[in-house]
Amino acid sequence: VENEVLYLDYYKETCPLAEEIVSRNVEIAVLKDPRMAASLLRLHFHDCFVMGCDASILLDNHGDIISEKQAGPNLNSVRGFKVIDEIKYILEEACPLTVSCADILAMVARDAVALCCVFHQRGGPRWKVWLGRRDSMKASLDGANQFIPAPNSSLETLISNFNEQGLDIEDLVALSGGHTLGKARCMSFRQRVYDINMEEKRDKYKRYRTFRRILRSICPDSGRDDAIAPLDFSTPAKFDNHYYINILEGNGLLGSDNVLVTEDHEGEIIKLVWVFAANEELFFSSFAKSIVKMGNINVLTGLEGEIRKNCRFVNP
Ligand code: HEM
Ligand SMILES: [Ca+2]
Repeated sequence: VENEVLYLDYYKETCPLAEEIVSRNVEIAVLKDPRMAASLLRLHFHDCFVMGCDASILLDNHGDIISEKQAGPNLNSVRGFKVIDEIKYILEEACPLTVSCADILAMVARDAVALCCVFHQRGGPRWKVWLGRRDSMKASLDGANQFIPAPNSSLETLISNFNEQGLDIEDLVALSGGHTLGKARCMSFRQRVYDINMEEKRDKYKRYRTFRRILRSICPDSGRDDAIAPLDFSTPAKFDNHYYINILEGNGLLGSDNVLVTEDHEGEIIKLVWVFAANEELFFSSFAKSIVKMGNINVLTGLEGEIRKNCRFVNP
């Protein structure tokens, strides 16, 4: 395997304990709060889709920096910043100004998926993390609002969101499987649960009726915006391919999950959904391949950017 700009074992000489420190701390965080596995995976995604995988999402408001944390898709939604702070703190003690925050996000996402559910069953897919990213010295609030896909997007919009990042249809379908873990707020899935188009399709999706009744009880047509429901209703705590089985049955939580089966793109999307629903190993290997590709988006290397001392602030 080759990578044009990043390396395996990048910290072998400069910070030999880096990988160990990260995985131990992810393990502890996930033991304390199982949902944290989902949240940490999502952080890497929300970082990479805005100016690339450069830890821009971790910056707080300060000086000229307007934090991406305030953007629509992130506000009151992204979690896990304290876990990243703790890991960074230990890494700074072990090897000052060496391990970038952007690399921490990439390692943490890998460990979160690998360790998410090993205590119950087996973990999720595993992949080798390429390293050597540097941290941005700016954030992009506008970018976060513009480039992170919305749950009410059409299939064509999702495809073009991913294309803008150099990701293709297979990446879109495989990475959407990240919704096998974690939760969404009522305000993210209300529109889909009260969508009349879905009613028309209810004959096609008989099992959707019960599902919809449950979701409506969690999420009334107004209020309770922050009530939460699992993205994968059938196996919420397990990284598996049930996400695809759910959407084939009309039981995806978000509009953006359901469009993978209700809208079509020359038959390609639905074909992939069926493949991943039928073959978990193939889903795992595609997920791994696509997340490595995602981790390469617009990375800063060489003399670009910096290695932040504190992931929340650019160095003084
Ligand atoms: C395809 C476009 C995508 C859309 C429209 C989308 C949208 C969303 C939304 C709306 C939520 C719930 C947020 C909330 O209500 O607080 C969510 C949660 C989540 N997303 Fe996505 N997402 C997409 C792709 C991805 C990808 C590529 C990944 C990772 C590989 C991912 C991983 C997650 C995870 C793990 C959660 C749960 C987080 C938690 O429980 O803290 N999503 N997503
Ligand atoms: Ca970024």
